[in-house]
Amino acid sequence: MAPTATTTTAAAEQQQHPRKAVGLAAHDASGHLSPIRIPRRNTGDDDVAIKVLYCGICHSDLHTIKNDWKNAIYPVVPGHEIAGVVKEVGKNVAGFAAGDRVGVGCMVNACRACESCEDGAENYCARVVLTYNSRDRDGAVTRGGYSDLVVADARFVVRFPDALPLDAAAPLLCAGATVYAPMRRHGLGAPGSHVGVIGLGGLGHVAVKFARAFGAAKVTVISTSPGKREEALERLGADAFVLSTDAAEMKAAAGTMHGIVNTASAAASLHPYLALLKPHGKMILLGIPDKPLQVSAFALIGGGKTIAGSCMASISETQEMLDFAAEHGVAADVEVIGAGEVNAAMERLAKGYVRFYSEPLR
Ligand SMILES: NC(=O)C1=CN([C@@H]2O[C@H](COP(=O)(O)OP(=O)(O)OC[C@H]3O[C@@H](n4cnc5c(N)ncnc54)[C@H](OP(=O)(O)O)[C@@H]3O)[C@@H](O)[C@H]2O)C=CC1
Ligand SMILES: O=C/C=C/c1ccc(O)c(O)c1
Ligand SMILES: [Zn+2]
Ligand SMILES: [Zn+2]
Repeated sequence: MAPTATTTTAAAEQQQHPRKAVGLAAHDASGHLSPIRIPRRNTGDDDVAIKVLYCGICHSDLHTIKNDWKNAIYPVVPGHEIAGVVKEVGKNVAGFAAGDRVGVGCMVNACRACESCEDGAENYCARVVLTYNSRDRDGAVTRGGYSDLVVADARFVVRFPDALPLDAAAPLLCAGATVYAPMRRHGLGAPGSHVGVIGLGGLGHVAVKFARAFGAAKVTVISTSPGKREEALERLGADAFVLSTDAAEMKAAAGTMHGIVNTASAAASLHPYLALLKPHGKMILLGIPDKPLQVSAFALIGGGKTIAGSCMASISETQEMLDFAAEHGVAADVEVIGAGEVNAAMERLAKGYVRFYSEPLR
């Protein structure tokens, strides 16, 4: 049934969503998160009610609560890397049962009738409903996983293999799926290839892990943070680290990469990075800065290079990614924190600090 993007009053939402949950919400572009009561729907016939145990922090959460993209519907309850256990399922749900280890990623609904939905690519549905900050079929604003309970249609719930620990697997639901799907689709990280990863953050560090698991001949991290060099080479096992602010390092890497995964969360000229590609090389653009990117024709025509955007992943790609990650020992590097530390974590995320450092990296 196609979602209808009608608005709903708070009273109507309370009536439609009588179940009481609690969580964290931002009420304005300061992005400060504070406790909030969240109305959730009762478990419908096709729904799964999930006790949330972990939720990853994605930079999209920060972009949204700070209104970087000018689309925030406050109060915003972020979180679309949701991991937990099933509390109950609706009577039509066959694939899940109470106690199952499950997750919800970036989407909770789609029109289910368009070409994309019929192709199993709900992430490209023009009427996709995002896990938070979106309007669902009942007109209510979706509220994400910085909460103790979520209720989602079973079609948008995935299963964690037993081999994946829920805390380290939660970020895979967005970061992992978002890099895995286009890397597979475009052959980035394939055996014998040299792949570059721009940005050693949530998406970037998982892209390095997947590239190594795919059998890439060489994985190069391209970073603005000199403090991440050791992290990239020693802990993540990248083969090379290029400091993008170092002209000599960038020149030495020019024309050497078959593909680049661009996860930069802030606007940066693409030209120096495109120069790293071999002829016919491909840049997968994932980062969503708040400002448009510019590229000159010569930067692409010279060398027959491609820039391809990619948006989240389909549910089937997400489940495939989780199964692959379990088989190949891929999980996110995480620092588990309590709800009371999330605002501090957001401040560190905004500065590009990764989990292993308390002091500035730059
Ligand atoms: N397309 C999609 O479907 C999705 C998009 N996203 C987007 O991807 C981006 C990354 O998300 P996430 O990994 O969680 O964010 P993180 O903040 O964890 O990582 C982003 C990294 O980008 C690098 N970076 C920041 N500013 C610049 C700059 N000016 N130039 C070059 N590199 C820069 C930094 O790496 P370093 O210090 O190494 O330079 C930083 O660690 C966000 O914009 C997010 O909204 C996320 C999920 C899905
Ligand atoms: O972190 C993932 C977010 C992806 C995203 C995709 C589409 C869209 O409209 C967004 O606001 C975010
Ligand atoms: Zn995300
Ligand atoms: Zn659709």
